[in-house]
Amino acid sequence: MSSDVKIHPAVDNGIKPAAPNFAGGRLTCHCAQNKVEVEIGAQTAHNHVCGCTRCWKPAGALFSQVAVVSRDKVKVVANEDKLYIVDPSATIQRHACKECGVHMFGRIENKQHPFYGLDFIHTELSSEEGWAAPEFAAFVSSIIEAGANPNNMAAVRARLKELGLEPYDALSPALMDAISTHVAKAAGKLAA
Ligand SMILES: N[C@@H](CCC(=O)N[C@@H](CS)C(=O)NCC(=O)O)C(=O)O
Ligand SMILES: [Zn+2]
Ligand SMILES: [Zn+2]
Repeated sequence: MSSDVKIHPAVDNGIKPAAPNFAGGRLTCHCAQNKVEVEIGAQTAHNHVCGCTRCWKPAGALFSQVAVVSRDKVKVVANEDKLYIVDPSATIQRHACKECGVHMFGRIENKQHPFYGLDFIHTELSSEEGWAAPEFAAFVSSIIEAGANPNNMAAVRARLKELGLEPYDALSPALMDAISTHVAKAAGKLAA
């Protein structure tokens, strides 16, 4: 099951299943001391691997692993003063540790955005097991923008499929449809 193509440590040796009734856990940054800690009070949804250049990736990984959870279930419980917003002009404001660089959560402040109310988190920052498993691969072509070899893309997509992570170059069709439905309703093209 292992392969030369390293996608992300959470999937490279087989994907762990979610635990029934799993209700969250604590994310910690990579600092040796004074770690930023974020308490997540629910299971996540839409977990996936993302190849874009903006999502935080562990060292050596081609992809990030990222899931969403309601923003009211995300609470910084230690060393909040070490957090800064990586790019305040981005749709997703990624709150990262100034010292180790790990992104602790991403938040959308635009209330009109289809995903407003959901925060983006990397559940491998938690030692608990039972988080929702990744379901698909998003922004696959974008790994080239971070320096991946364009000639290796067939092998990367084959490995993703072998892991059961269908590769897409944007989000999954279900999420792309949800975004367009939201936009169509806002524009009056569909009944709200
Ligand atoms: N090709 C671009 C894609 C960036 C992108 O659109 N990322 C998606 C998936 S995370 C997104 O929704 N970004 C919004 C944001 O970063 O604020 C890159 O790799 O930088
Ligand atoms: Zn840190
Ligand atoms: Zn991304």
